[in-house]
Amino acid sequence: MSITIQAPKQLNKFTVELPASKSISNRLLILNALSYSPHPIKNLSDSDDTKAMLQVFNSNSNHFDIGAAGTTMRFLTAYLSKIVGEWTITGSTRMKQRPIAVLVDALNQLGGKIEYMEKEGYPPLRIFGSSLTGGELELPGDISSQYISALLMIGPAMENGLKLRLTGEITSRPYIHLTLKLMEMYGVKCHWKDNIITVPVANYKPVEAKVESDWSAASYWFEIIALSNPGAAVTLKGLDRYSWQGDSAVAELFKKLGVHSKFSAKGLTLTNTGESAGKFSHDFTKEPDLAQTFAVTCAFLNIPFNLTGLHTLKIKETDRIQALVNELGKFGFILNTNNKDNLVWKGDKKEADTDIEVATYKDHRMAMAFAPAALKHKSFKIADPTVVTKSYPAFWEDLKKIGFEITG
Ligand SMILES: O=C(O)C1=C[C@@H](OP(=O)(O)O)[C@@H](O)[C@H](O)C1
Ligand SMILES: C=C(OP(=O)(O)O)C(=O)O
Repeated sequence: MSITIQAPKQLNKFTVELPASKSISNRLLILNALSYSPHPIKNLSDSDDTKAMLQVFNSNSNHFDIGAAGTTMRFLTAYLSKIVGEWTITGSTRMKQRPIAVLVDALNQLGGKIEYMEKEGYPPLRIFGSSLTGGELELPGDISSQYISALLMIGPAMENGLKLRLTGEITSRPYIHLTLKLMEMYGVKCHWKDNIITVPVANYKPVEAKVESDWSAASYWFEIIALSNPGAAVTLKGLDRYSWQGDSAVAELFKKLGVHSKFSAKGLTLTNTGESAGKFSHDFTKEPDLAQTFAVTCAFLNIPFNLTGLHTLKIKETDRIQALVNELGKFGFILNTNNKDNLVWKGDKKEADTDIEVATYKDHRMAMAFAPAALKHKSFKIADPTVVTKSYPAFWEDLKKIGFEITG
């Protein structure tokens, strides 16, 4: 199935209710369980990834299919390792290609027992839950921060606590910081200096928690304003001005692409200033989920770019580097990559395809990053539009509300 998307001729001022953050929701569900909290979490995300986590906590089964949700797979692998019982956990075809050995090795060294059910190093997993001894451990910090967040959250429940020594350049660092801040909210303070994180033996204290809006989802609205007419403005609701979400960096980064943003009592208002840089360069090691938004925005603003720090993009919902090369190529943008960690557009173009259908590769961010391009390219198709439910189920409805025509 695919949809045809067409943008309105003119965008005026409008307001959007953003979805709740799935990263925060999935951490709070784990922390609520570990603190035996009686308080329901307020404004929990309605994304597939959070539903996948909730379904596990509401189930009587010992076998779970968490679909395509990376955080759910990683956080639950650690969580279930300390819950007495035998558990199996599987996921989508893609999830079975996303590596998990760093986390499994770590848990096995900390006193856990986890086996691979199919391919060595990848889900599905059989987990024999027991109490974990914990202690000191060295592990790579440059593959996925989710392994580290997963270990940190169960750290206080380990017999000897936990001391992690991270090797390599730490990737997605703000997500580790977010985990530590939320743990602190539940009464457990860790210590992070250089590449060493120390977690004390402690009991979490239940708290009443509310999930703020998702800054990664906000990025598509920054993109819409960047690609629209000067004077266009949107007010985004529910974002935290002092958020621990690393993707809040989007506001500063989009200044270079002609979007001004300002907080008021109503929310965060973005306006198109009509002034953008001649060139865009950024290292996305801290904000990998924003890379697609920037690649598509820059291309359609005709701004040559050099995006670096992209090595983790190859093991996300799809190989996002290759997916961007393929799909921007359909619109005539000739991109270069070392096929490892960068994506470059020097301004080279060829003729765009006729009747474009953007493939989404089961990746919500491919659909959401390309949809705003309708403001620059008159009508094209997007394949498998329902992928957006992974993080932002109301995405298409929200576009329709501001005048996008979405048919099919
Ligand atoms: O901890 C989290 O909530 C996330 C961490 C990041 O993953 P990596 O640490 O694998 O880069 C990010 O891409 C993902 O969408 C959510
Ligand atoms: C990479 C993502 O999610 P996850 O790794 O949790 O599947 C994402 O939402 O962009």
